[in-house]
Order: sequence, then C-alpha cells, then structure tokens
Amino acid sequence: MLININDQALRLFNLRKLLADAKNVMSAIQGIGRPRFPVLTPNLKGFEAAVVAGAKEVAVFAAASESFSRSNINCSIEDSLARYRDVALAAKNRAIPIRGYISCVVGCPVEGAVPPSKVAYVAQELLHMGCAEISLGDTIGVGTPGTVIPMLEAVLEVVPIDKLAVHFHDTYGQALSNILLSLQMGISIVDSSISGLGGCPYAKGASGNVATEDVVYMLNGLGVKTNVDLRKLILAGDYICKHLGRSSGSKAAIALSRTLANASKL
Ligand SMILES: CC(C)(COP(=O)([O-])OP(=O)([O-])OC[C@H]1O[C@@H](n2cnc3c(N)ncnc32)[C@H](O)[C@@H]1OP(=O)([O-])[O-])[C@@H](O)C(=O)NCCC(=O)NCCSC(=O)C[C@@](C)(O)CC(=O)[O-]
Repeated sequence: MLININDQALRLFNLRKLLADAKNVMSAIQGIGRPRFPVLTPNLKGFEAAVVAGAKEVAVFAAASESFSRSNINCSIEDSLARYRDVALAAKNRAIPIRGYISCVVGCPVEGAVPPSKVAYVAQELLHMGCAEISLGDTIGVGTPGTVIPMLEAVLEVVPIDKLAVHFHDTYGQALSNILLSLQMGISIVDSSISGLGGCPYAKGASGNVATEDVVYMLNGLGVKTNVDLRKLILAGDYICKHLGRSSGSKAAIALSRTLANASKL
C-alpha cells in the first residue's frame, strides 16, 4: 500500500521527531567544558526552543541556491535572510553568539554550478546581520580546487578571512584537497565530522562531512599543531560507529586501526 506523504508533512514529521530528542542531546552535553555546540535554528521558534534547552550558541543555515533553500528550509533565500535577521537580533539581545552556514557554495543538486557572486552575497548578508563566523558548505561535495578557489576569492572580497570556515563534504573524495588549498589561502577554521558522519537529508546521495581523523592526520603530516590526540579521536570514532551500526568513513582511522591490530599480533 503506497501512502502518499506530501513533502510538507514529511518535513514536519522529521522536524518533530528530530526535536523530540534534541532536548535530550542538549541536557546530555550541559557542563561539557570547552567544545562549542552551536545549535542549528531555522527560525525564531527554533531559536527560542534552543535557548530554553540550554543552547549557548546558535547557527542559522542559508543556501546559495534557491532550489536548495526551498527544499531544505522551505523558503526563498531572501525570506531565509529576513528570518535570520530576526534570529540574529534575538541572539544579540541575549548575547548569544551566532554562526552562519551557507549550503551549496559550489554546486546544487538541482541547479548545478552555483555562481561565486551568489555565495559572496549571502555571506555578506550573514556577516552584516551579526554572524560571528560564516561556514561555507560544499553540501554535495562536488567542489574541486578549480571551483573552490574562485568561490573563496569572491567571498574574501566581502568577509574578513578570520570569520570564514570551510565545510566540505567528501562525496567525490575532494575534501582534503579543498581544505589544503583553503589553509594555503589563510583560512584556519575547518568543519569536519568524526568518522565522516553526517550529510544533509535534503542533498540526496551526498556523503557525510570530511572525516575529522583524516583532517587531523593530514595536519599532523604538515606539522600543524592541532592539540588533537589522533589515537583518542579514532577510539571516539570507533565508539560512535559501533553505536550507530555503521562503518567509519575515515581512511586514516581504518588504516591506523589495522596497523595497530597487526602490531599487537607481532
Ligand atoms: C525551517 C522549517 C521549520 C520550515 O518548515 P515550514 O513547514 O515552512 O514551517 P512553517 O512555519 O510553515 O510551520 C509548519 C509547522 O512547523 C512548526 N515549526 C516551524 N518551525 C519550527 C521549529 N523551529 N521548531 C519546531 N516547530 C517548528 C510550526 O509551528 C508549524 O507547526 P503547526 O502550527 O503546523 O503545528 C523546516 O523547513 C525545517 O525544519 N527545515 C530544516 C531541515 C533540516 O534540518 N535540514 C538539515 C540542516 S543541516 C544543513 O542544512 C546543511 C549544513 C548547515 O550542515 C551545511 C551544509 O550545507 O553542508
């Protein structure tokens, strides 16, 4: 029997299901010292709920493509920016830091290539409304150095480099190259996810973010001080992958775990 669930109902179902355990997550992380936990809030309602749940930092998420904006947050880019100005004002009034994400900064699953000028426009609007940091998301991971460089050059015209983060998904295996060139261009904030978990439900087929273990392994090789203990990171990745019943998306974690396992047999 086919049940015709329209997109709106599905979105609402996901939202309510998601929110049901969002509160549990927030209570579980209260009191964990240093890490920042910016909470995604798609509008004022979400912002108020996040504050009630104990959020100390929030994040808004716009897109550089109209199609993705409509599928992800059910509104145009302009309407999302208007919504987020309200969130930014409410956050400012409560002295809560706000991060801004931009999805589809290189390619859109519907529209294809996204003009760097569009990314720069959205980034400038997020900066002007008060975002302390702007994360540039290659949501479907299609970016290569050839397309990421012009996008970053356009954004760097309007946003100070110390406020920029890069957020690469690794669907086409390009994330580490794109991170390396971002670092070479002077960007020093890199988003990643343990074992490459994640991925946006509205970007069909897109894999998770680049694996934190792979990023740290590359940075260690470059002699960059990350103060991240790679061995403990791999253990954390193993734990969450076992808990989720899925294999790790980190090549470095898989290779190093195999090496450690072989060494223990010698
Ligand atoms: C933004 C909406 C809510 C608009 O969804 P909508 O259906 O347009 O919202 P609405 O204003 O029409 O309201 C519909 C119902 O939802 C309720 N509602 C409305 N807002 C909220 C809220 N905040 N919390 C709880 N309930 C809410 C609202 O109260 C109403 O309930 P009803 O009156 O019918 O009972 C929806 O489109 C949505 O939740 N979208 C987010 C989907 C999502 O989580 N996407 C993944 C985020 S990660 C990402 O985007 C990628 C990123 C950031 O990681 C970077 C990258 O690109 O890689």
